[in-house]
Amino acid sequence: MTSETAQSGVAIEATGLRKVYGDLVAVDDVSFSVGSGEIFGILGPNGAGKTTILEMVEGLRRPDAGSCTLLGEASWPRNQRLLPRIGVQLQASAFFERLTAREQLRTFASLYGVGPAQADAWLERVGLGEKADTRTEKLSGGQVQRLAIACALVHEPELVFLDEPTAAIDPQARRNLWDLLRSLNAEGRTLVLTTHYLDEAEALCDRVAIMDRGSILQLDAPAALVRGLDAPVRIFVAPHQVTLDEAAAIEGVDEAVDDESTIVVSTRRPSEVLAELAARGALEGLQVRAATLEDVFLDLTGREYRA
Ligand SMILES: Nc1ncnc2c1ncn2[C@@H]1O[C@H](COP(=O)(O)OP(=O)(O)OP(=O)(O)O)[C@@H](O)[C@H]1O
Repeated sequence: MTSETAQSGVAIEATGLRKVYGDLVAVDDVSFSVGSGEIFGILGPNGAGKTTILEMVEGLRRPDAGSCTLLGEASWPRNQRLLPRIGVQLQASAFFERLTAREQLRTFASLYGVGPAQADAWLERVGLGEKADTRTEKLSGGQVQRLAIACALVHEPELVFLDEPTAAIDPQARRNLWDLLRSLNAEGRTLVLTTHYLDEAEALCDRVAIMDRGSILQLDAPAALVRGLDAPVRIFVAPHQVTLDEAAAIEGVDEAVDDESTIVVSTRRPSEVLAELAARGALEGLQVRAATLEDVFLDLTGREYRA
């Protein structure tokens, strides 16, 4: 990390970003800042404007209004001084054709003046050592994403942008990638990622901007967003464990409803209610569901979240 970044503590400062395509306002007056060392998520459904924001912030797309600084420097017009300090995950389509994973990464490394030994070390780091001689078109979705991440990291940037790094890969590969991203962050790198997965934002991001239709609706730590809802915990009691009237009468229950004989109890005092249900021997098959970012999105937009 440079002393300048460490001192300022601010990796990104985006102010009033706007992008219009014809009649469509793809990004509308978006402002946010990202602290050094954060994992910052931009979350929203398809078409919300996530990629457009990321490209303006990276200095790849010219904003119609607003501005952005990265590591204290303006990102537009394209700023050569920033290039060694930032990493941008490439889409698979940006790979060179017919190269093996090792050749691919060494080629990207050479563009930054990075030697083959460091490239090969990154291939190992992202878990692709055994695939070094495999051509990129033969890699699985998760392996392609790992290679794309290695290409973004091979020159050791302090600020890394990832556009939907876990899109279209299986759940186990996603979790492995989360571990990789966490380890990159643990070294002090700032990560900015877009995602349309609510659980990914919740599990990975220190703070998340929830977007819809070109605007940021809320921005905070995932747990703070959920807390801000003040939503009740819902307890699903299996059929025949208690009656609806019994459940409704338990101290601390806000509401009890019968949903096809499962009694759904809403409460803001879950430990007391659970203790009472335990005392009545009603725990078998019981499920507890706290609010999630999905509920936050529903609350903000009035619509169910559809990635
Ligand atoms: N070059 C372009 N010309 C016209 N419209 C565009 C262009 N790029 C993006 N758009 C539109 O702008 C809106 C925002 O697109 P953007 O790709 O930023 O969304 P996103 O949140 O990244 O979506 P996704 O998750 O599908 O990638 C969409 O309605 C999209 O169709």
